[in-house]
Amino acid sequence: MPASAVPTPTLRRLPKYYHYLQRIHMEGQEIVSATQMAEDLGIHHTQVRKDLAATGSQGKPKVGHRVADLLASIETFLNWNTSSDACLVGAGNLGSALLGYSGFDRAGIRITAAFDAHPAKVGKKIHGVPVFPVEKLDEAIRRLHITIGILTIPADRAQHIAEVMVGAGIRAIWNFAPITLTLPEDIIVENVELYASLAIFSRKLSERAKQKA
Ligand SMILES: NC(=O)c1ccc[n+]([C@@H]2O[C@H](COP(=O)([O-])OP(=O)(O)OC[C@H]3O[C@@H](n4cnc5c(N)ncnc54)[C@H](O)[C@@H]3O)[C@@H](O)[C@H]2O)c1
Repeated sequence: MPASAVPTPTLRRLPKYYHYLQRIHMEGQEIVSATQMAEDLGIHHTQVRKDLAATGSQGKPKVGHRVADLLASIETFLNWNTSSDACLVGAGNLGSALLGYSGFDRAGIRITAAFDAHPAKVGKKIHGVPVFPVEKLDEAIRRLHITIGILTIPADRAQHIAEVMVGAGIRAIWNFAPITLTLPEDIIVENVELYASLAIFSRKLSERAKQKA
């Protein structure tokens, strides 16, 4: 099944399965059933079966899945077994934190260059990644054949920089700026919204407090 035909909630659950499978694999477990996964992860077993089927992984009835095979199926399905170069624009607080996180490599994204408008940032390396002047963005994307862009700049700068990225050949943007980007339909835009998660979290806290009062 192509990833586009798979419901987004399934795509969001797959990394959870992946990390769980990595853990039990490290512990030496070779076979896992959807039932065990469902119990351990607190997700309904029907849902787990559907999600795993979407990756094309075929377990054996009454036996389960080989953990190594499931890991490989999820990696292939999420395109985590290939590596693509990405550039990040906005080497500030959030951008620097992302540059310092080594886990994206495992998800097939290698941030090879960062760009910033501030002279104090340019010419430095942040967690080993060189920071170039943003004026060089277009040329660098073309020269290095970078296809993924990460936006960690203020919202009022994001549309312009996204357009520069797309004009230079970027096909997918991981957007952290709180703005809806208007870009050609064939460009993949994934918006990251920690605030949305925080809103749910805060609301739950306030409901819990009211229940206790
Ligand atoms: N999506 C989320 O969950 C989430 C969470 C935190 C922050 N954010 C957003 O991420 C963005 C960055 O936040 P921050 O706290 O890192 O801010 P910051 O001020 O620390 O960093 C912004 C960086 O962008 C650079 N910059 C500004 N304009 C630029 C341009 N035109 N070209 C290149 N670089 C430019 C600045 O010099 C600075 O280094 C903001 O839009 C913020 O709202 C999103």
